[in-house]
Amino acid sequence: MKVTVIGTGYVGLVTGACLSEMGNHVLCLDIDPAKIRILKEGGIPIHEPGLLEVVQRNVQAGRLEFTTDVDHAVAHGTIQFIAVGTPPDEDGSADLQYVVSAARSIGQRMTDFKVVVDKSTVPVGTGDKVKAAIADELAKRRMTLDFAVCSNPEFLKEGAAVQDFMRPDRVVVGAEDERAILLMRALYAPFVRNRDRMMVMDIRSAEFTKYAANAMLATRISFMNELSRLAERVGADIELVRQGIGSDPRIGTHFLYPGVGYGGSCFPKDVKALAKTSADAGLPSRILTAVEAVNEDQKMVLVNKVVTRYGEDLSGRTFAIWGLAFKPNTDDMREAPSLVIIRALLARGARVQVYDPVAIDEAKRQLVDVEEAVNEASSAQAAVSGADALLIVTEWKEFRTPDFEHLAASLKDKIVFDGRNLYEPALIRSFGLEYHAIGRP
Ligand SMILES: NC(=O)c1ccc[n+]([C@@H]2O[C@H](COP(=O)([O-])OP(=O)(O)OC[C@H]3O[C@@H](n4cnc5c(N)ncnc54)[C@H](O)[C@@H]3O)[C@@H](O)[C@H]2O)c1
Ligand SMILES: O=c1ccn([C@@H]2O[C@H](COP(=O)(O)OP(=O)(O)O[C@H]3O[C@H](CO)[C@@H](O)[C@H](O)[C@H]3O)[C@@H](O)[C@H]2O)c(=O)[nH]1
Repeated sequence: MKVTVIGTGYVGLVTGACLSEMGNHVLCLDIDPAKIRILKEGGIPIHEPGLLEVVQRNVQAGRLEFTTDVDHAVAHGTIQFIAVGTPPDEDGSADLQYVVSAARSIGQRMTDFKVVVDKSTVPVGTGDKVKAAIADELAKRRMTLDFAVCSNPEFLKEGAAVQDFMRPDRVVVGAEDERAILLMRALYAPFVRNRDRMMVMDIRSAEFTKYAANAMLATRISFMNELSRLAERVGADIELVRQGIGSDPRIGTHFLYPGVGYGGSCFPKDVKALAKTSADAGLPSRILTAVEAVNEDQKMVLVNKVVTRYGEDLSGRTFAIWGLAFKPNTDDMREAPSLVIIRALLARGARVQVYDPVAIDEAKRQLVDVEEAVNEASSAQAAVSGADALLIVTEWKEFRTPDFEHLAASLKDKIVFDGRNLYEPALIRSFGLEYHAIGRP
């Protein structure tokens, strides 16, 4: 089938690449010429495992193309995906300007039947706004053309995006038009073979499902983070508690890891947006307000431990930081807790030596105003050299089994503050290191 994807970020590029892998002819559009230039030159503008190979294979096969030409993009696909950003507005609601503008571009140019599929995360009722925007543009052109609007929220995780798209737990499609449903079924059939995991529902329920999923996951994380503080207070080990509850299939093991707070481009903004929707509906959510508040506090948990150990004044001290991205296997720094941690240490007079396998360039861009206190290290080992103590912020695999002897020899105070509970306390302490983890004795 001919498919256009509007917006070539994390979601749009993965969607376009994976759809082309199944034989579709996909044209990806972006308004950012720098992104399209990188893609046309054979690269990809983000770090996402496995994505470059899929992109290159399908570009070579002539099934995947990139453009900044809106006319070309709208003319191309019968199915038009909208995968543009929906960043938070000042009041927490999702800013729909990019979605509506993409919808208008389609309405301004279409000459035949289109299925317009919203893949961006959008509040309930956005489908109606997309419909109205297209109808309005057609009316301005004095044209009556048939079109359908669908909601198809995306559930991929960064760092595992290709795998998540190729083998989805479910594909949610909000649609009312029979022809659109048939086309969406055909498009997704290769991804849900053997067990049909496509769920067709009304558009509002599909839009709502996306926020409900992210809010549920964020709630689990904040709940565990809150419990981890209580565990410390009462002398329990949250890691044993996590295993103890996760083994109950009604609870399950996923997303129970305490840490330095959730970050990324989705949970923070989506929890805020759902809270705003709730408040606007006259049903303010006490749970979501608490989820957010606990998360804000949690970003300071490592800094609080540092302050308890060293005092408020950290001048003259240097801390090594392992991991900057909001999670492993990505260079995405959006809402990364590392930024809060680094700024809080610097505000108390410290310097930092930071290492991340892929996110360093993006991190430097975000820390440009404090760059003189931020030293970039070329390896995990180099970061700890000459530092007083180490803070572990992101659980990259290469941090999981470090050379503890080297760590003990490199850190002046031999102290590790672990924001991801990577090590067995007894083991790391046996190397003479002082160890502070989250919710662990
Ligand atoms: N990143 C994720 O893991 C993820 C997962 C699921 C859902 N989502 C949702 O998907 C949406 C996109 O997220 P993302 O992380 O891919 O965003 P992104 O910022 O990485 O990419 C969005 C892209 O859209 C482009 N764009 C904006 N307006 C455009 C227009 N009119 N025409 C063409 N291109 C345009 C931008 O230049 C940008 O490249 C958001 O609503 C997000 O909440 C994201
Ligand atoms: O047990 C856990 C699991 C995650 N996190 C943190 O939660 C954040 C989000 O992690 P993750 O969900 O793995 O990454 P995202 O790429 O943000 O993916 C989420 O957000 C996407 C955008 O909406 C959705 O599509 C995905 O389903 C949803 O998992 C990160 O800061 C993690 O460190 C924890 O602290 N503890």
